[in-house]
Amino acid sequence: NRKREWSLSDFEIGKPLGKGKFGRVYVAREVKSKFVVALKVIFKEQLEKYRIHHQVRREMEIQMSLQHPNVLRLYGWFHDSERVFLILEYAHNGELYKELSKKGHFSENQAATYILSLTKALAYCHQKHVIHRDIKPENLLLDHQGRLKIADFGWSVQSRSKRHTMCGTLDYLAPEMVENKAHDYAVDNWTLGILCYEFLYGAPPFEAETQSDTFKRIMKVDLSFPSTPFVSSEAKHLISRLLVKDSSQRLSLQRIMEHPWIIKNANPMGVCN
Ligand SMILES: Cc1cc(Nc2nc(/C=C/c3ccccc3)nc3cc(N4CCN(C)CC4)ccc23)n[nH]1
Repeated sequence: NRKREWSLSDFEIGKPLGKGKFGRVYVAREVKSKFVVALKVIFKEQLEKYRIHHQVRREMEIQMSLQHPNVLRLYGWFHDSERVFLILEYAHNGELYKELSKKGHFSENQAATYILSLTKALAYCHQKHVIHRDIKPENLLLDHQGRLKIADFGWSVQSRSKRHTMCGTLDYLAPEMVENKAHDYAVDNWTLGILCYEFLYGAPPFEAETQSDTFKRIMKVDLSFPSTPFVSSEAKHLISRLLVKDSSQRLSLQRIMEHPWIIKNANPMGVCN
């Protein structure tokens, strides 16, 4: 049904779910099939004003091409004279960060299950040369089974494989060029370390009063673990192997999936109630 042209009359619009920077998201139902979706509405004048039509187009191309249980689906899109509509998968249990702030912090089982789901989703995205670059609790949703879904690909980029520009050989690429390529991918690994810490302690590791203080703490990797009984040493080990300044030294996605803390605590089906 992706070929067919959608239009607003195909949907009954429900309650607004949230308001993003460039538009609102509503729950909606496709009239014929009664299928429930989320409809993201972006005003064309906003696209012009902020000059983000290429970014929105890229988000759409990327998300249309991704099909993974932990990546929110983009089923299709349409537009009218003044708006663009994205037909998105509906995640019935809402925003993960609201669950985190409600609970204060997650159990090791819940945190490990979410980190495993994120790692699998990122491994899939990286294999498709997609780097999200903006994984944060606000961009994570929960489906009806409590399974994590990465949403909002507004900031992800298709990684430019520089190799093609040098006709296949790496011999001529300066180390920082190659390193830069590796670095791009590993930025998501760093973020997994941040999220793992935040899931277990309820706040990100380098939080500070001001932006510049946070920046200083990140650059110093000023990492400390509050002494609490409910965070195991294996969890701290995993976090310390991800929050590493040298991106080439961060634990790979594959090694995260095999880490003892993940093996011991994560539910492989991604569900944990
Ligand atoms: C794209 C999408 C959203 C979505 N589902 C939901 N999004 C948002 C909040 C969305 C939002 C959007 C833009 C900016 C800020 C928030 N809030 C939701 C809240 C929900 N409920 C029902 C379940 N309750 C536990 C919490 C409130 C359910 C689904 C939600 N599925 N697919």
